[in-house]
Amino acid sequence: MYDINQVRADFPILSRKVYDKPLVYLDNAATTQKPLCVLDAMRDEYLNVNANVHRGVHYLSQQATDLHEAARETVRKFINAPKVEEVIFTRGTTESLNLVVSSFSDAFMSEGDEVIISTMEHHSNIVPWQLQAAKKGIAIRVIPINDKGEINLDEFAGLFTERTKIVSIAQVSNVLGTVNPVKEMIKIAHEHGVPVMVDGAQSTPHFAVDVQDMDCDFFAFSGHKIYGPTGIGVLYGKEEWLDKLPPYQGGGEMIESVSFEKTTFEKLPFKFEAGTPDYVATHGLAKAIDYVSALGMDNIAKHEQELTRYCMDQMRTIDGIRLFGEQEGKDAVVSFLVGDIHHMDMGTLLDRLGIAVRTGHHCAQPLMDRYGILGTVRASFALYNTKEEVDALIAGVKRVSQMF
Ligand SMILES: Cc1ncc(COP(=O)(O)O)c(CN[C@@H]2CONC2=O)c1O
Repeated sequence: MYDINQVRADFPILSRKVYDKPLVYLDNAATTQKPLCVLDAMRDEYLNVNANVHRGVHYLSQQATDLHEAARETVRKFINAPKVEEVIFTRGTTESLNLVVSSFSDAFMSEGDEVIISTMEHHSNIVPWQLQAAKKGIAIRVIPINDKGEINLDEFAGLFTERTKIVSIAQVSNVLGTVNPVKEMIKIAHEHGVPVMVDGAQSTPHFAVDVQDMDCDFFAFSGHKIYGPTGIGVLYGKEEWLDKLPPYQGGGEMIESVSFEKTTFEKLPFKFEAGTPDYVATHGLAKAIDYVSALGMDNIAKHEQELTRYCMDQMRTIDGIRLFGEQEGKDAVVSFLVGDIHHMDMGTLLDRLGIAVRTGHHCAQPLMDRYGILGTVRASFALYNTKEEVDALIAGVKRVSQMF
């Protein structure tokens, strides 16, 4: 286990006050805070190495390119991808998902073809499919979930038809904390000859991800959710699939040669990386990955699981509590309501106590519909949160509840 006090010292923002009260930051599913090593590395690159990457012949460009491509290798190793060419930098999970939805449906889907997603998906894994449905007439089939927020594998298997072309599924729900059995789901899909895209936005920060063990065909995550900078994300794709997909965006970097008669495209990963990449953010992401890897993903997972379990147990002592997502062993997210207190009221009053949570539909409105609610209050944990912060949350919720 790691020294929580030493870890918290790596994140100066955690010692600031809000409304003259100690900040209790529990909105990590939205974005995590950044350790000094990430911020220092990015500042140092702008100060001492800054140059555009890949085609410069001068020293700085080569140095910046070396950092950028070293970051790609760091990501490859972190998710255990077979080849560095299968690691594509994007702006985040949303762009990664949109890239596959757009290019895959262009190449392999026509009217009446089907995609399977789940009720618990984030809008970034719903709306892109709806845009394709409107454009190409594809059909979206939805895996139901039970009251505890879990997928039934038999119900999932029953959704496949001869028109099913792809499955796209969150590994972890950003509202429920449910950890989906993606490895088993992928096995079922592959028995139908159907590829699977996994939305790893809420799994990558919390436990070790192995894309080869999972055998997913595509995997997406965001840098800002794993203690890295905003504006950078990753799409992993099996080379066999990425080679078959048309480019997502056109421009510089992604071409081999351009003429008005004919244009040819770069090899992987550059075919999918149009324009100047955020080469400083990729460096920052690599430093964030180095940071969590040094702490140990298993240690982080154990710490967050203990916090989540403790929080759920304490929440159950609150009169009128309604918890959303009660899977045994769920991950790092606690969504709740208390009686008929509006989620915005609860969140606003907790904020005045220094406690930062998120309220609303969390970009998962179909999931809210499934539970017959408009929104929840969501606390989400990270490697630097403490049991004392959970106690502050529980005391805050009880104090606010007594105001109504
Ligand atoms: C499961 C899941 N998928 C995709 C995304 C999109 O990620 P980017 O915004 O980085 O592209 C999010 C963001 N999570 C939202 C963001 O704020 N609060 C949340 O729960 C998410 O939780």
